[in-house]
This record gives sequence, C-alpha cells and structure tokens, in this order.
Amino acid sequence: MSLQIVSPTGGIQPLLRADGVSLEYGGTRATHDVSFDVYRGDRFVLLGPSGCGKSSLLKAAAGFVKPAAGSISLNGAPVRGPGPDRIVVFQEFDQLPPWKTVKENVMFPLLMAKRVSRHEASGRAMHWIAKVGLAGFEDAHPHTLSGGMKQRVAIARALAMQPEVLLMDEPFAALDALTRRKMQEELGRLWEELRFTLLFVTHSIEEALVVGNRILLLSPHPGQVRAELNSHQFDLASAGSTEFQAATQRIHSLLFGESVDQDAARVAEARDRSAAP
Ligand SMILES: Nc1ncnc2c1ncn2[C@@H]1O[C@H](COP(=O)(O)OP(=O)(O)OP(=O)(O)O)[C@@H](O)[C@H]1O
Repeated sequence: MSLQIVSPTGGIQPLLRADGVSLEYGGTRATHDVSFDVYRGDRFVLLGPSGCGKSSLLKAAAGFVKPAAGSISLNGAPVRGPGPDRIVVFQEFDQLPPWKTVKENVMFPLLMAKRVSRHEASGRAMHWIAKVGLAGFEDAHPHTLSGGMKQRVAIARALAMQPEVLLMDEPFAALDALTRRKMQEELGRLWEELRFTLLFVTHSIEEALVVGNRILLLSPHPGQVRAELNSHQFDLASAGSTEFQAATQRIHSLLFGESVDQDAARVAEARDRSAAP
C-alpha cells in the first residue's frame, strides 16, 4: 500500500490541536500558520529539515513557548504553560539530574506534582524502570549509564507521569545507529502495550516512517505545512522494503522536490471534500 495524503478525521475531537500557529523569536518567524490535530493514541511526527521549527512547535505544545499568532489546545482548553499532562523527552543525555539515582530521577516529577505519596511514587518508579528494561539499575547514577540507557530512564520518567501526550524531541538522534534502531523498536513495543499519545520530532524520514502513524511535513524556515501523510503501514520490519523506499522517496520529493504544489493541491482538495456538507 502506498503513502496516502491524509483527509481530516470527521467528527472526532482532537486531543491536541495546533491552529494557525506562528512562532517568533525576537521578531524572526520560526513557523508560519501551522495547523495540525493529534488524536488520542496517535504517533504523530513533525518532520522537516533543520531549522524548520519542529522543536519550537513541540515546545509550544509543551507550553514553554507562546505562539505569536494562532493557538494550541489540549482537550479543547488553550495551552497556557507547562503541565504534567504534557511531558517532554529531549535529545540531550543531560536531562537527568546527575546527583539522583535512576529511581530518584523517575520518582522526582511524581513527587513534584504532589500526585502520589512517596511510597506510591517508589512503586510506580520500579514498575516503569522495569518496563523500559532497566530492572537492576534503580540505584545507578546517570553517569554510569550508556546514552541509550539514559534515554530509557527519561522515557520511564515521562511515562510514569501518565501524561495525556508524550512529547519527544529527537530523543534518539544522539545515539549510534544500532542503539537508535533498538530504541525505536522499544518505543513501538511500549506503544503497542500502552497506546499512549505521542508527538515526536525528527529530521529523519526513515525514523518518521518507523515511529509515526501520521506525519506532518514542514518546509524550511519559516516552517509551514507541506503535507500530512498516513504512515501506519510502516514499521521497523518493513524498513528496507520496496514500499518503504518508495515512501522515503516520496517524502523526500514532497519536502524538497517539485511535486509539492501538486500534493498541496491534493491536500486542499481532500480538506474541501471532507468539509463539504
Ligand atoms: N531560543 C531561540 N532564540 C532565537 N531563535 C531561536 C530559538 N530557538 C529556535 N530559534 C530559531 O527558530 C528556528 C527554528 O528552530 P527549531 O529549533 O525549532 O527548528 P528545528 O526544525 O527543530 O531544527 P533542528 O532540527 O536543527 O533542531 C531556527 O531558525 C532557530 O534558529
């Protein structure tokens, strides 16, 4: 099955909505009029070249950056700042306080949010540490762990909070190729089990296809929506197949090629069709 331009899902309320979002830094526009809807259980990927504003959009969804125009809402309510319903996993390995053990790191946001007792936080931390394959490393400090293990801790810490949306900003980009693949596999496994909602940023077309069920393609500086695609049929097992390679080529040409106008027209056509009474 080939890659399909998405037509909007009629009638279902999105969990996270970006509506005409323009982001600016000191008057310089990073994204322009970007709209997308993330539905519960989606693995929604923001894909585009360096500098197109992917991270900025993720930070806006997290509530760290306020749009200059447009809005972001969660469950229909405007996002006005960070909250425990949106937890971010960053690329940087130093996102874990080094003086805390693995278990203390996972417990920390739970205790900060004052949602659960210390006893409950401890139990939850052990549960999620085991889920990401780190049982036995509870008392280790981050500097004794590999990059992949640190990212597992960050994922455990995020999932322990049971956020409405898990936000991931190139979480595997600093890992070696084999570990990156392994982590993509683990993320897929966790999603199969838990069906959380994921907003994932990457500049790798292959990673977008492996991780996402829907992909938003952004043009370079300032980031604007080029197209939105369904990619649920692809996973690690299909990576390397003829269909996967064709999809990679297609996305490449949508991002950088000449067929953009044609595809944008098809997106607009699909939207018009679905909006028609
Ligand atoms: N804190 C900031 N202050 C000023 N400009 C910023 C800031 N953060 C991002 N920008 C600018 O906004 C634009 C978008 O940056 P952003 O990091 O969101 O893009 P990106 O697509 O995630 O890029 P990359 O893949 O390289 O991380 C870039 O031109 C960048 O220089």
